Amino acid sequence: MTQQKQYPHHIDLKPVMHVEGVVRLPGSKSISNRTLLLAALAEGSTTIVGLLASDDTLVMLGALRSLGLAWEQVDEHTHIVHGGGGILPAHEADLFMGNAGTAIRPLTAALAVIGGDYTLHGVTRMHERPIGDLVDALNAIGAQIEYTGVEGFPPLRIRRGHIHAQRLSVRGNVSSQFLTALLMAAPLMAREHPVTIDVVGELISKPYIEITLNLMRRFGVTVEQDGWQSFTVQPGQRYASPGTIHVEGDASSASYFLAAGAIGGGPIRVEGVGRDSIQGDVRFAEALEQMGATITRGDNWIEARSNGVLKAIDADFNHIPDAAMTIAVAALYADGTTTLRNIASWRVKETDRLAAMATELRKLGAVVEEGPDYISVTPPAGELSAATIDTYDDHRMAMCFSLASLDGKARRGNTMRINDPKCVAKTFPDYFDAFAGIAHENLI
Ligand SMILES: O=C(O)C1=C[C@@H](OP(=O)(O)O)[C@@H](O)[C@H](O)C1
Ligand SMILES: C=C(OP(=O)(O)O)C(=O)O
Repeated sequence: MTQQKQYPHHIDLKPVMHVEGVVRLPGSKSISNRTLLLAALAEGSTTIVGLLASDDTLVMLGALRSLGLAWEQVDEHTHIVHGGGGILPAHEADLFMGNAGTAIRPLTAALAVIGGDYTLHGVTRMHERPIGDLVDALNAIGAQIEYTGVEGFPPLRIRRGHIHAQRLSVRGNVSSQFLTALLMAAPLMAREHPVTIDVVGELISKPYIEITLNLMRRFGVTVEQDGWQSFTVQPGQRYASPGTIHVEGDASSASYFLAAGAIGGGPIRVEGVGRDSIQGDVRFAEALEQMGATITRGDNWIEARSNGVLKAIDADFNHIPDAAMTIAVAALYADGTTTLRNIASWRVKETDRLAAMATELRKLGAVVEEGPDYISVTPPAGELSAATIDTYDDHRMAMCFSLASLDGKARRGNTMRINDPKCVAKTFPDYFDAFAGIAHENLI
């Protein structure tokens, strides 16, 4: 959907013997879309510096405009959002959400609580991604949300309800974005009484909740937290513009380059995230350390370099489900079987990522065991096989499989093909240019 970049139907990557360089990361998707919505709900105007320019943020920007909330881009790096103070000027709107979970889930909660007549829909895959836990939680407190397609999934029709919320509950084991959505909408409900959100069952992807709470705080709303079980917003708190917000670089996007450094020599430095990041995915670097890579960190950068063959690991990746995909491909360069556990959420993301990952790693000659919530990857004894990798309209499939062109495993002469590389537009439209910049002349 992003118009900036024309990609061919496939990209061929020659084996790369060495990687080295510095990559300036695009803005964080998670921070960008949260900041846009909070700025739109706040009183006052917010200047956002370093917003991600990609399909996922375009759908949020488009939705805000359709809702009558004004914003403008003042230069390449700077947007100004004029907040509506909790009011939506457009009482009716039809909103295209692409495949952006960070847009549809938080918007569903905000629109249902504020009220109006809205439809939300997306690409085919969006209509297969669950939203029932969020809709149930909202309808239980008086929202009026209907499914216009299959029950439990978008598209949705939202009508004005009568919200009476003091305590609500939401399941946490399918997506943390449902809790994020309710948290961001909670100050709009907590006009006279405190509002408490209880999490039912295990909460997955916890660090994303920390991003939510951090950004809500910057917009003037504090949430009282009782572990990961319940969250309370006291009445009378309203979102107020903090003036200017700087968006960090995307820590999930950093994972491809850090892994490249760990596999292909390095050093590779990513700029835009570091020790001070609020994104849980910076902990991806710890997994690379466990695999034997050398990682150095500054306030706003991280650097990775290889120490020879990576060590296989067996670890829980529930806290970093997106960056974990990069470990599954890095496992091709490890000295044994690497197992990634507690990643059932992979099945309901851009594609069924457990199935897609297993299928494509096998094409390269790996032995893969795929379970309901885990994947084990044993690299082939010799070289990786030449392969054409399918990407399933999943940006992360395209980005992490570019690493299979690195020649850390004495692979010789096998070009690998990545089909439909344009899917990277979801979060990183210039990904293959950035990759070519560290891999030098590998694109043919
Ligand atoms: O809140 C967020 O910004 C996100 C939460 C995670 O989703 P789940 O909570 O569904 O695992 C993650 O996979 C997604 O890319 C972004
Ligand atoms: C799961 C992802 O996206 P979404 O925000 O649409 O859930 C992702 O970016 O890997």
